[in-house]
Amino acid sequence: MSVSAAIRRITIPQLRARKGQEPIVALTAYTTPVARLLDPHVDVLLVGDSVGMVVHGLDSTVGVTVEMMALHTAAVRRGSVRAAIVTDLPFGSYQASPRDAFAAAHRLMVEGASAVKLEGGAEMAETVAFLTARGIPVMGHVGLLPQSVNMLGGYNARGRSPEEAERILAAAKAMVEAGAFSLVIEGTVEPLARRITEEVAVPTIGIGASVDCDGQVLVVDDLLGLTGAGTPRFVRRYADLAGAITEAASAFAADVKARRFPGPEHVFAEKKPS
Ligand SMILES: Nc1nc(=O)c2c([nH]1)NC[C@@H]1CN(c3ccc(C(=O)N[C@@H](CCC(=O)O)C(=O)O)cc3)CN21
Ligand SMILES: CC(C)C(=O)C(=O)O
Ligand SMILES: [Mg+2]
Repeated sequence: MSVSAAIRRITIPQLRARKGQEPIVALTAYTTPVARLLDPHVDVLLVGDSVGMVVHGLDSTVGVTVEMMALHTAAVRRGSVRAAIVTDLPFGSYQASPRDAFAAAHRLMVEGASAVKLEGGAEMAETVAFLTARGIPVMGHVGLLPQSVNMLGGYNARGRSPEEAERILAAAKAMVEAGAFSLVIEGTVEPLARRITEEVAVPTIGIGASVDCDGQVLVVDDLLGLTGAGTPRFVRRYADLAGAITEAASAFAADVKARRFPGPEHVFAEKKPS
């Protein structure tokens, strides 16, 4: 028996075994302090390429680089002891070849990722098989694929036509067949997400998908009320940090202008009393 009761990080096989069990709780995280706060409450910290939009002010995730994902993965790793860390492979790092995908994924694993996530369907199956055969666990991402926004023209829900629903189901099955340990289902009509969840042997994690998925994920800034207009409809807001920040900044500004800050307790006397 081990001497210490050290907290062990959740493993990929443990996540895989959650199919049909207690729902998997996942949130995105991009920084050490937020990862530290979320870690006790979640099974997965997802270092999402949404970081480009949420933190760096990009219009889409298309401009996110491996370098950015590496820095945020390292930051999240430093703030967490328990959750599995899954990092998005960014656009351009995996589509051209399995070898590109391996190099990018390896870099992210070196920085502390437990697994990588990639968007796509049957066309990515070869890459998923290449990575998983070589020691890199892969989470698939099907449905609404934000990295393909330039092909799709927007972020509207997918799987409305029977043809598109069949294509997305086939994408999910191809990823799992190729070795994906879990699937994110994003922005699909609800019955499709339920059907995928029923028909694949690995846990599905929904975002704008279905309550019947094997877990749920949200972008943490959305849940905290930090993203304003344009926040997706599938978000439930659990806090109003935008309001809290606005109040704090305006109170600080008023105190500075009125010379109420700093107070006597915030400044250094010339000599300490003896
Ligand atoms: N803050 C944030 N939250 C996310 O969930 C998220 C990102 N950013 N960035 C990366 C992707 C992009 N995603 C998005 C972005 C926008 C919508 C959205 O606005 N959907 C509209 C419908 C849009 C339409 O019909 O064209 C909605 O009402 O939900 C959905 C998913 C999900 N991901
Ligand atoms: C929303 C999740 C699934 C994601 O891919 C991201 O945050 O980039
Ligand atoms: Mg993503």
